[in-house]
Amino acid sequence: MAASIARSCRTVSRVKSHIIFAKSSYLNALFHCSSSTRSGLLLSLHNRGLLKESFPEHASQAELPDLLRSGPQTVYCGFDPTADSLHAGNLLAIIGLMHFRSAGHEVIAVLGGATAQIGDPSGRSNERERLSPATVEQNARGIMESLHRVFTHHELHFSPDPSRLGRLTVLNNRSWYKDWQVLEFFSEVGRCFRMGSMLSRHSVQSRLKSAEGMSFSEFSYQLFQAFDFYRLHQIHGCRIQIGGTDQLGNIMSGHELIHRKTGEEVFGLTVPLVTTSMGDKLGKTAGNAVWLNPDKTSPFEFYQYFLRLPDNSVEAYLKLFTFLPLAEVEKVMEQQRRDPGKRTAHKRLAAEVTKLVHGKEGLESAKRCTNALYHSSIQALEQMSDTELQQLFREAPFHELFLDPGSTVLDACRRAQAIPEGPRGYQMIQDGGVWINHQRAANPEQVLVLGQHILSNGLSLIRVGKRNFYILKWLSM
Ligand SMILES: N[C@@H](Cc1ccc(O)cc1)C(=O)O
Repeated sequence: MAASIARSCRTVSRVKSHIIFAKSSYLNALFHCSSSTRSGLLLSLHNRGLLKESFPEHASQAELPDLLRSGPQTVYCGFDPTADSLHAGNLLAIIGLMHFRSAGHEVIAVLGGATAQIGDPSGRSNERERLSPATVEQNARGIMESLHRVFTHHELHFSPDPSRLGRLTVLNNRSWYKDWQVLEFFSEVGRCFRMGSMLSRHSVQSRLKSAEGMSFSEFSYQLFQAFDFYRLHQIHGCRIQIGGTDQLGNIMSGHELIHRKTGEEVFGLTVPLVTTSMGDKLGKTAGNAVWLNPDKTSPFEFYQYFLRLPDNSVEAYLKLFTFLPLAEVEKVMEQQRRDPGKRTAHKRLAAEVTKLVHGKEGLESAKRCTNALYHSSIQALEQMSDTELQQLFREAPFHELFLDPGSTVLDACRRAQAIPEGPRGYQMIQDGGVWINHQRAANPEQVLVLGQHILSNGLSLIRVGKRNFYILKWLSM
């Protein structure tokens, strides 16, 4: 069976692009040793859409499957702390690492405490602002937290047998650059690089053509990432680096350095840069990033982001961002096609990714907030903890007020600035356009009633029209 699939893929490969060629090789790898999880890994990553390119192209198709079959390998991916949290766009590389870990390979996440100070020009049309060492250090703590949280949730919720997971190590590349003298570095490492190949990198070429050009620091970035790979290769036996597609040039520089210094072959794999069918970069809503740390993007907002993805992105996302077997993805998609209104696939996607990033509690909290705000659940509203309320408050304007005796529905709406001033606002309530705690409040003069307009946790949720929410928290004197 596998042989015939492989044969038919090879036939197609002669006429189509290299990705199909890659497919035939991965299928070959599977065919040679279909019983081992390790060797099936590349095929599985490929089938999920997680592999974009492999480097060096030919060697990675022939030798990499052999290498993976030969025993546990060490794989690394780096993250520069240019912000104080990772974001949804970083998730694919992390998920790539997780797949390797689940197949028993050792995984290293490198925090770029040193490289963040240089600033990677890859995929950027202008130079990053310089970050002070103190900012980078603070950011590194936030990124550490992101990594720690997602890897822990992966272990807890997505690893049937955690004892079989490969080891995870997190390193900061500052630890090996802090002792280098600049002259030593350039005379020892710099001389291993050729200007021709450094200049040929896409990140360099595109910037040289731009009006802004490129600073020497940015140009030198590839030296540092290359040296990281070399060092990890020397000390940890690391032979595979994963990164986004924009990282291919830096990975190639590492390959060149290691090859020149040791004569050994190493490999690079890139994960795709995901955009929604609307063309938005994944993890951006209206230009804002969807962060992995809950103090920046709450579990509720995170869940909502995945819930609202366009319909025609959801199948690809289920394959990329969840660990559901592909047969299960197919089942979910079938349910979705039968009854699109139920949004089964979106709900499953949002639940799986939220559980990975925010754990079971984060997912429950996201669902509670969703029920309270969008599914008219008074019970959910009443059960909300203070932090959950704060999450809701980020979605809706929030006012804390002292309750004057005799306050009316109109007073509450005015103080929440939910209705226009004057008779128009009064009329809006009378016309039935205002709900308090999910019940229509059509009498502006009605005095607020505890247990109805004001919940036991001191909360009033005002809704005007379909989606305009305002939250009042009544303080007792
Ligand atoms: N350059 C990578 C981060 C990185 C840093 C150090 C490395 O060794 C590898 C990767 C990025 O910007 O995404």
